[in-house]
Amino acid sequence: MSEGEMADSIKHVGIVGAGQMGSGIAHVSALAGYGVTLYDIAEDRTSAGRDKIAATLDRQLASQKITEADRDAAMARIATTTDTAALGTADLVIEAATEDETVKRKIYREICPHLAPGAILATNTSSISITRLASATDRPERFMGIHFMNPVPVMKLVELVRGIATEDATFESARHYVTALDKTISVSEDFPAFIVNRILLPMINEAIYVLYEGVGSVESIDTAMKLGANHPMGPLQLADFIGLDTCLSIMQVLHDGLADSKYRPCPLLVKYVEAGWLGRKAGRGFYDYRGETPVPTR
Ligand SMILES: CC(=O)CC(=O)SCCNC(=O)CCNC(=O)[C@H](O)C(C)(C)COP(=O)(O)OP(=O)(O)OC[C@H]1O[C@@H](n2cnc3c(N)ncnc32)[C@H](O)[C@@H]1OP(=O)(O)O
Ligand SMILES: NC(=O)C1=CN([C@@H]2O[C@H](COP(=O)(O)OP(=O)(O)OC[C@H]3O[C@@H](n4cnc5c(N)ncnc54)[C@H](OP(=O)(O)O)[C@@H]3O)[C@@H](O)[C@H]2O)C=CC1
Repeated sequence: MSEGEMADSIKHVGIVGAGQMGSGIAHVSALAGYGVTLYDIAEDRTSAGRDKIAATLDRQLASQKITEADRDAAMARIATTTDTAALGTADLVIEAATEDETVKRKIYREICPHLAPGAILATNTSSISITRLASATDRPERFMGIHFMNPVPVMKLVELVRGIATEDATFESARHYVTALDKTISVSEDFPAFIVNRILLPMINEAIYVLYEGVGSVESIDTAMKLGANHPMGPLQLADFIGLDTCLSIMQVLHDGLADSKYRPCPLLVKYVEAGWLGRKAGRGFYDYRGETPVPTR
């Protein structure tokens, strides 16, 4: 097979984890014409992922970004499963499970025996070393980071990250796939949290310190950054949107990986995660989302 044919050989995408990112990746892949198998451990997760995809496709239809035929064809391309063996038909599998190295390693151990021998395995990790994750698979040369941004259907950027063993053919196949999704690529070296989160998460963590130290309330911090720096969301609103567990994991990876106290996770972030106040997905974080409009929790 030539390099060009190799790059073009992805037809079916398997996705592990049907949370906000996994369902978003399934959404854009199906809209671009790829067959999709969306896997999660429990059926309520896969059906919630499917419902979210349907709702977002409906929004895109209502704003005339897609046609009814696009929506129906995309939904018809998505199969959901709780059986790892179903990932065997995929040419590319993207792991988008919880940001926890132990969880990801366990997933690779479970799924690798079921994957097609030539399949590429990628991770959507926000921060963890691609080289280290690759070493937990049976295919480090066909493993890399394909890091989408949230919300996937809206955000244009995808970071591509090679591990030490990633082959050029793997990288080119990933580049071809991401380009077919009409996304823009930024290539990052394999350092903790790559480019976007190396810059974004310390800003979010600092905003939480500003709250912790009583410099400002949730509302004043978010208003300050929305209107004073023209950010689409305030940093605390964005932290809730990303998920406070994910934010904390990224800060821990930065702190451990770069051994610099400037990355110390704010104790208030730790407290929120310990309380299970994980942000929008849990109904409560720096805002309480259980009523009609979000209400600051401090
Ligand atoms: C942690 C990591 O590893 C990396 C990361 O992803 S970091 C996070 C990166 N993401 C960001 O920084 C997002 C910052 N926020 C924003 O850009 C915007 O607030 C936003 C795009 C999310 C919403 O935009 P908005 O103008 O405030 O809201 P709204 O008018 O409702 O939405 C704009 C469009 O986005 C769509 N949209 C909004 N939220 C969406 C979601 N969760 N899923 C899918 N589509 C969504 C809407 O349907 C709307 O589309 P149309 O134009 O077709 O109507
Ligand atoms: N949130 C964000 O803004 C972004 C996140 N990312 C990265 O994407 C990945 C997913 O994040 P996100 O979608 O936000 O997280 P979510 O918490 O929304 O989703 C994670 C999903 O993975 C599931 N899961 C947990 N363990 C397993 C397993 N063993 N096998 C299969 N599925 C499992 C979870 O199930 P359960 O809930 O039952 O545990 C959940 O459905 C993380 O690596 C994160 O860092 C990347 C870019 C942006």
